[in-house]
Amino acid sequence: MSSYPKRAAFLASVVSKEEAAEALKVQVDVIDVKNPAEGALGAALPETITEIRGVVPKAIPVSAAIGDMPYLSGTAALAAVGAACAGADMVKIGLYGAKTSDEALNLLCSVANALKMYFPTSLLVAGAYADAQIFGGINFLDVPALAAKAGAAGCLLDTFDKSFGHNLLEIASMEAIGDFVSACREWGLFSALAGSLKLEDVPLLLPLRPDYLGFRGALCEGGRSGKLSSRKVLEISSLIAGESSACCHS
Ligand SMILES: O=C[C@H](O)COP(=O)(O)O
Repeated sequence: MSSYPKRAAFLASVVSKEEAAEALKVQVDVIDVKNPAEGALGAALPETITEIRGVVPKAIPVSAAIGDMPYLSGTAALAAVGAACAGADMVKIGLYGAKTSDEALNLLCSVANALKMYFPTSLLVAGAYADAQIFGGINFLDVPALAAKAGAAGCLLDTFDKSFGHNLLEIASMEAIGDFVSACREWGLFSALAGSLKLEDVPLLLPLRPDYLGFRGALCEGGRSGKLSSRKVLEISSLIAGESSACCHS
């Protein structure tokens, strides 16, 4: 897959093969496997990743979160290898436990090296949190440089707190989100934006030219722990496709 989609790509987070099939009724660019019960970047069981990979056409990448990761490099590296072995083309790690840039770099290098050794075609995505200050994590604007140094392919900006009123645009300024996207581009990484994004956020974020926009809560009936609805997937998909062509061909 190309690291740089021509338009913003649509990433839909699912919890099961049934939800993946529901999402695939609509145009989706990446199927993301996540377990919301285990956190913002909660990891699914390996068999869930394999089942989902089994129903997703080969042309569509599958990404998998491996957790809001403590600062445990061995645990992180092994989880990443497990996710790739289970079928993930992209492995997303949440930089939760790393409290300094050195710790984040160590964590990312351990994971990147393990993937390179066992699954060299799998892409590493460093997950930064816009609200990292609530748990003493590192500033999200520091993550692109660290991710690039470690050999990651991309960087995700997400939110840790998924409660009401904590979506990405309520936590970070448009300027800071734009700086994150630009930093990713400058470091040769793809950028992904997420964080309880809503339909109305799409036209605000697309002009920043992120490579991916990721959604879970907005695709579900009853929030991110609810059930994915193809009707909601279609709403977001159409909006991304329409707005992308409007903002990219002007
Ligand atoms: O990677 C994207 C996330 O799954 C976004 O989840 P959320 O929209 O519930 O914050």
